[in-house]
Amino acid sequence: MSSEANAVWKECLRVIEQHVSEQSFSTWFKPINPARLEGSSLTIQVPSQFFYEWLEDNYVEVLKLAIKTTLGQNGRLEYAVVVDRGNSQNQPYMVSYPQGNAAVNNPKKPAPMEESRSPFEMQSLNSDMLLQSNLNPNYSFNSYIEGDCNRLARSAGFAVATKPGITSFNPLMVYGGVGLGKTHLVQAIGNEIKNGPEEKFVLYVSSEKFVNQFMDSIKDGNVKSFTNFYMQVDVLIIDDIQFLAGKDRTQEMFFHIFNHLHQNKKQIIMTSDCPPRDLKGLEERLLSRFKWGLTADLQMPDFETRVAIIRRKMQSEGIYIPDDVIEYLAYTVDTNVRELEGVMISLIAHASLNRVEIDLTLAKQIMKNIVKDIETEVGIDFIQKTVSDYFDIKLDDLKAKTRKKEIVTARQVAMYFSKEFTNHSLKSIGYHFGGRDHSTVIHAVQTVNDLMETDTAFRNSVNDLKKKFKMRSY
Ligand SMILES: Nc1ncnc2c1ncn2[C@@H]1O[C@H](COP(=O)(O)OP(=O)(O)OP(=O)(O)O)[C@@H](O)[C@H]1O
Repeated sequence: MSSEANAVWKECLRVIEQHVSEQSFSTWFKPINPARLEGSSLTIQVPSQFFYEWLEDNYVEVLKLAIKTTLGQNGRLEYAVVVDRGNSQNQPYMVSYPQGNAAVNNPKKPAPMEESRSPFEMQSLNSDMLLQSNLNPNYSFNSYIEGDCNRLARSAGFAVATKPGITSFNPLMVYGGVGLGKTHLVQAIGNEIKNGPEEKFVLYVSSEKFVNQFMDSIKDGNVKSFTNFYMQVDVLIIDDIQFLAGKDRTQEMFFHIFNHLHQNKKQIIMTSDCPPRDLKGLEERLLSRFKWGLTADLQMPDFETRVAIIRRKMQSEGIYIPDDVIEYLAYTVDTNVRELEGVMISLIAHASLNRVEIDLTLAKQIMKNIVKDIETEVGIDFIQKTVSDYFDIKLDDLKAKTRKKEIVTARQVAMYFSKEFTNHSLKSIGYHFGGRDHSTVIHAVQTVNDLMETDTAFRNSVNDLKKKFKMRSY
């Protein structure tokens, strides 16, 4: 190792140290040896292909910064990878950056190195490395709002976090639609364990990354390292498992890793966009294992939970927004939490760029830009659709002559709101409900008012609906 290379790498380490945690620093940077310096190109020697990829995936920006700070704009970094025993070429080889867009190319042609270290084996992972986990610290239980939509999954997750591998929730499978908080919840479990009293190797990985790592390990002849690495994990969190569909070799590998971890009482946590029974393209033996533990779903949060999510988010950003705006957003965005957050971010950005207060007018303007066909007027059509959805009856029945009790009630409610929220005359309202006359509408309004006084459940339903219409008619 040249003393020049040594000095440059020392400088780099000084920069890196300021940008990564102490743990990451000792795990991922201390094991690196500077190999040589040629002009403004520094070659560093890393213990394995896997190690190199990890650096690339997680620390490329900080490495670039360190090299540029130390060697100037033309600074280059080259890697020398010490070959695993499994690699038939049995020689170190080199990859370098910057190439093209300063990204590191995948090593294709091994080039000999003068120096080589003893082959790195995954079994020799040190305890620092065991703490590396890919977890986002912002995803905690504290920031994960509880509601009916996620109660089971959240409490099972908490039980797992308290006793990983020991409860009967192994594996824990969390499923739900896009943007409903699967990743947040499983990472919260991971963070809780990581911050707990016992030192555990918690690893979060997306299924896509898992597949890619596996493919690369086949290509590079280090499948053994890959497997060993995953078999050492105490808590494996694997996101979007549906991505393994149709990838038979990866499924087989995952099957072995799963069995090994499960037998050794290690915790496995998975997410999926659908329940195990609907996962197509996954081997039966895997699916049956997924059902060993607990499967819990996430639903779209209800209105109150959405309000709480917005409040928490705004609080964490240190931003105040009035209650009517919060309610408006919670009512209007009922698709998923990610979209809700998107709207909040747009609102904050808009207000701060234009130096205006966040109020209902701004919120409505933003919503119009985001959801192009948003209708802000409350019309009879909208009322009819909303009421029939709410009472789970057919829209056509609402407008027809049917005399079934639940349909009559829903129809009267829709008439009542048409009178309250639109400018239509009684005659016109009657016309929209299958050509009834104005006295029928008057009777409907009277009946709804009476029922609201005597029937609590009915009153709650009407108030629920009223909120929806009020939001639109602001
Ligand atoms: N109950 C909740 N409390 C607070 N924030 C939440 C909640 N549910 C979801 N979120 C937030 O919504 C956003 C989307 O959640 P997340 O990425 O976890 O969804 P996902 O289900 O994994 O999505 P995908 O299907 O795209 O993988 C995140 O910013 C997350 O913090």
